[in-house]
Amino acid sequence: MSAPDATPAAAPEAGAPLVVAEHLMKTFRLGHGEQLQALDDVSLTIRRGETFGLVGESGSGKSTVSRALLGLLPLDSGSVRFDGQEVTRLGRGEMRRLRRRMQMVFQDPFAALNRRQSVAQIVAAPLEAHGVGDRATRAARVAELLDLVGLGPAYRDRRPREMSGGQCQRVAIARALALDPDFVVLDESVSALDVSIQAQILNLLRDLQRRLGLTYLFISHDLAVIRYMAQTVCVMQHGRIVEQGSRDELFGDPRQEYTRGLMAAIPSADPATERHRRRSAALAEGVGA
Ligand SMILES: Nc1ncnc2c1ncn2[C@@H]1O[C@H](COP(=O)(O)OP(=O)(O)OP(=O)(O)O)[C@@H](O)[C@H]1O
Repeated sequence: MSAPDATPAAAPEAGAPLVVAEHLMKTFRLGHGEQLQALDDVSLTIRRGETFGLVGESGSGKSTVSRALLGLLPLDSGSVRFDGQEVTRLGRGEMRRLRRRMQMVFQDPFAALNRRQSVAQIVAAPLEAHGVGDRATRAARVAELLDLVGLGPAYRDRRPREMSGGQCQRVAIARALALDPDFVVLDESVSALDVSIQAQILNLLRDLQRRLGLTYLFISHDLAVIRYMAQTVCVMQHGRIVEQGSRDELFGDPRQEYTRGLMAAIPSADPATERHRRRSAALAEGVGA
């Protein structure tokens, strides 16, 4: 893979561990007595303030890892600690309190937003669900959040169908930030967007991380994007971690054949060469924007 032209995110000062997963095992039963080992001894540490990139081909277990870290998936065995708390043993009330601190942004912003609701209703929904503030406080918070993601007050009353994919993804990000989380899982969050819009959203995410001290788990099959965003990178294959390390180690000297294959595959996959070149140019253009 050729290096993106854009400047990768600077490594933040190594923070304390925020999410620590140890020896995660998960089997799905597929029927007819068949089983799928979706997670096979997965261990990782995500440090406060960093972007932890998770890459791997489709079906390698990336989303399963994220669901496990968020306490959304019963595991066969293993431990997940979030800020020192064992997630796998929390009761409903404790889990609910912890969930405020962990949020997700998905791939398809149209599918993730309720089409019948206005932007203000969508962004206020987590505040209402957790009983935060009164109507006026929530309205003020919504205004603040829209401003944070670069959408002015004019967007308050719009519906998802009246907005572009990039604008919808900004709304999804505002909603994810409503409860002031520490940890945000970005699962292919820019994959559905045009290349130039991807760059804008990636730069917004980097800016928000700096301003709010967020920690990201950034899942993508796109290594150019991972290289731009992540300081630590973890490569998965068939439910196992095959390689993990700092971005510079991993991109500078990938140890595993599989990782080298993933890197080689990006520029050569038609029409990825052109997309990749355009993305790199767009990222470069977007830096500092
Ligand atoms: N609820 C489930 N029941 C059965 N199998 C599942 C379930 N969830 C995931 N799997 C399987 O587990 C494996 C890992 O899936 P996962 O979604 O974590 O992969 P992924 O790396 O995120 O893939 P993609 O990039 O396509 O989203 C896949 O083979 C998938 O089909």
